[in-house]
Amino acid sequence: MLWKLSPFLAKSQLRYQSQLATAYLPTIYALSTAPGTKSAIAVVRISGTHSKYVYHQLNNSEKKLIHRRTLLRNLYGPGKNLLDKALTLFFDSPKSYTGEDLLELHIHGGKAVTGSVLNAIGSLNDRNSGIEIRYALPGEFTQRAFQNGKIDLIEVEGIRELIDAETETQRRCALSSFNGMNKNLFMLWRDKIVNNIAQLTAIIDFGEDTEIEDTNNLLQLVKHNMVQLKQEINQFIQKIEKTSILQSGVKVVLLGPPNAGKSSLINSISNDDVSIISHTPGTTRDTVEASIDVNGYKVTISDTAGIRSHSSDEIELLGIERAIKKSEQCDLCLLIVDPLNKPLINEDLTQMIQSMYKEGKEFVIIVNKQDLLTDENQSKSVMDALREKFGDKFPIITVSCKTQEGIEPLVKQLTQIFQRLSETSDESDPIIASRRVKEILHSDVLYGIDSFFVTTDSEIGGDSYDVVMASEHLSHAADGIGKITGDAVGIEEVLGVVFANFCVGK
Ligand SMILES: Nc1nc2c(ncn2[C@@H]2O[C@H](COP(=O)(O)OP(=O)(O)OP(=O)(O)O)[C@@H](O)[C@H]2O)c(=O)[nH]1
Repeated sequence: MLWKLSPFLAKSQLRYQSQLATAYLPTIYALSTAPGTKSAIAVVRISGTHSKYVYHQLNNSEKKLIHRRTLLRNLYGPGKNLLDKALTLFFDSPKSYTGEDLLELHIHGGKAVTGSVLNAIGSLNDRNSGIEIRYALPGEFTQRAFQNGKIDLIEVEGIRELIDAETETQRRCALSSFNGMNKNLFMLWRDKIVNNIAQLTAIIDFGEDTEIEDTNNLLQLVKHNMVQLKQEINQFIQKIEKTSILQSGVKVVLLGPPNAGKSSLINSISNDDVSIISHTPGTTRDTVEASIDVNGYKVTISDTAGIRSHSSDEIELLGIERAIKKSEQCDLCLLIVDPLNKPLINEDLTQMIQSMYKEGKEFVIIVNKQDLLTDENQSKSVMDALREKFGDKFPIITVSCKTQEGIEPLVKQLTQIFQRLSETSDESDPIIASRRVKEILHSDVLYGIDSFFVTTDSEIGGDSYDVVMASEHLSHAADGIGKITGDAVGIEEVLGVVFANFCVGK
């Protein structure tokens, strides 16, 4: 292929850029803000060797670009057609997000404007002259940043989580991952394994000149260290499994008779009405699922309309059965009661709650419509009736969805339960890890450590062949951590997984 570099590339730049891992890849461009929507501003990113060339062509000038200086410039298309007036921002390689020369065009966000600017950039592609420019693939800007050593895979996954974050806790999770909190821990583990491999190497190298007892002691020390490390890794996995509830959402089932105020409660405990992400009929005709944000926690709430009254109606009975199934899978049940209902809670519902309690299900009873209770005795007799049925097993909270009285304490109580379920707190940042990381921890790191145990358990006592094997197993574990961060061989196979869910322009 004939390869000619952009005429606007300075010699020193050329030298640096040619050292980049992505130096000989085409220059890429994409709309980095949401496509297909009308907005005041849209940002187009261009990254690669020909970014400056794109700028000079669109701007119809050869004026020098200055690193990190914003400039207001006219942008022209083919035929010197004025397209827009844009704020341009240039990042000199390597001090850019991708490590390459990177240009940002902050243009007006209309469909026609963005379309014409993107077309104009695309029209500059001229392979015969070695100026290869094409639209970016999903996640390609971040992939280049990774390839050029600007970020590691943990940060890449953190960026993806950050973009996808819908709630405050998800954002905090993503940021801690992005800030390298997990990475520091992984590197610490890797150092531990490598140090222990070094101890084993000493046995291999000097084993014959060493007393059998010393060799055994050394091996025992390495085993002891690995037992501790395995414990640490398992604790970490347990923690991320708990925290994964923040990503998938705490599963809450809302039980209660019709008209008790279930829908009103969903709106009252959501941060706002807009936070209802989806409100779609569930898989059964009598369950509705909504994804809401409760004080920064993602909550998937199922409204089970099935439990009405003692019924011989087949459909009603089916509804009860389904509600029970739904409740079995949930993390928390909210029972909402209308204090003016007679009976307060029907027999079917009471039985269901009793049996779920026995299975260790968490409940909160909410007595709604407090504004309708004018007499204090009324309120007391409702509480007494509930206590008589359930004792002190569950917290009972009185609210009025109409006046919002009691909603704040309820949200506080729910937050405490969510914190407990996800093992998070206000003080410490929650941690998350992707499915990929979890899999590697199991299939490479723990597997390597376990294989080390199998080898060393089979024969302790100076058989250097076994020690070599043991050391190999630990190397496998250390390589696993390299795979997680992206420093190890075999990285190509994981790139596809990591970048699969990225959007174009990121
Ligand atoms: N006075 C008063 N009315 C309320 C309160 N909460 C809800 N309501 C009213 O009670 C009625 C039923 O409320 P919803 O939130 O639709 O109850 P629901 O349990 O979802 O009803 P279904 O969908 O039929 O099961 C509506 O007219 C609400 O305005 C409250 O705290 N006080």
